[in-house]
Amino acid sequence: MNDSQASVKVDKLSFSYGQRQALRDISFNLSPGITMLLGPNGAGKSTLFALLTQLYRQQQGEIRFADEPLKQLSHRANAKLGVVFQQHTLDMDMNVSQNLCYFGALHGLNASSSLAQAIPLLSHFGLDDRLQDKVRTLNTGHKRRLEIVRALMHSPAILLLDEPSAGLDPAGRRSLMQTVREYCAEHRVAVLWATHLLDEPGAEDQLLILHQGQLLANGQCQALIADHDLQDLPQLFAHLTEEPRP
Ligand SMILES: Nc1ncnc2c1ncn2[C@@H]1O[C@H](COP(=O)(O)OP(=O)(O)OP(=O)(O)O)[C@@H](O)[C@H]1O
Repeated sequence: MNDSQASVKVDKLSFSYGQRQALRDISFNLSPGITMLLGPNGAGKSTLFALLTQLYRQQQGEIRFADEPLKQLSHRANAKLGVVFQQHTLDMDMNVSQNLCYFGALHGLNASSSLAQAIPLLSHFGLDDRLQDKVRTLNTGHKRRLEIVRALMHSPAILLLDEPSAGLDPAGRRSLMQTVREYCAEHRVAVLWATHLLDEPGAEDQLLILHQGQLLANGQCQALIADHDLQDLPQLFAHLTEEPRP
């Protein structure tokens, strides 16, 4: 993957639902590797995802993928983007292979191309022996992994994961994160990983802290903690979110 393809620039993005402002003047960049988007319930994470995936029309500000305005890319953005939303969208009564081929068809891939793309991914995500199994028989962690495989099948440069570890136990969360981290480092994919869990961002991860629609921090996690003369992320989060803001 060419690094210039794996780039997202968000500039002064704001969004309101009627009178309720959900995002306020948000700016950040994504480049290859994981950027953690940390925010409690209602912070604006899903609204941001809806704008990045064009489910919602932009109101103010700009989003660029690989330096092209998203508004101009329109449906071509789908080729650049892989997405896993919070809600599961797998067909439980189809098997793994059928789910992947169905999704591949949406991206113009025939069944054999879909499987050729999917098999190395299934192997990386530890699902290579599950092709013929009904999705309903997979555990929660494996269903999540399958959703990520599906999102990566068309080799997107940008991967958006909205709380991908929801419902997983701590070991499952760590293992999923490690697997995504390795894949994206090797393939130079820019990942935005939304979470409300303070133990998910790693010390060296890029971190965005979103709270009540405002971006309160943007930088490497351990550098942000050191800049504020604090010990850890829970302290940083409390410090930033408890401070009075204009
Ligand atoms: N359809 C909507 N109509 C009105 N207000 C909305 C709508 N969707 C979200 N909001 C409000 O916008 C703000 C941001 O919500 P959003 O769902 O983007 O946050 P979130 O960080 O994804 O939260 P969660 O972790 O609970 O999913 C909240 O105040 C929420 O109540």
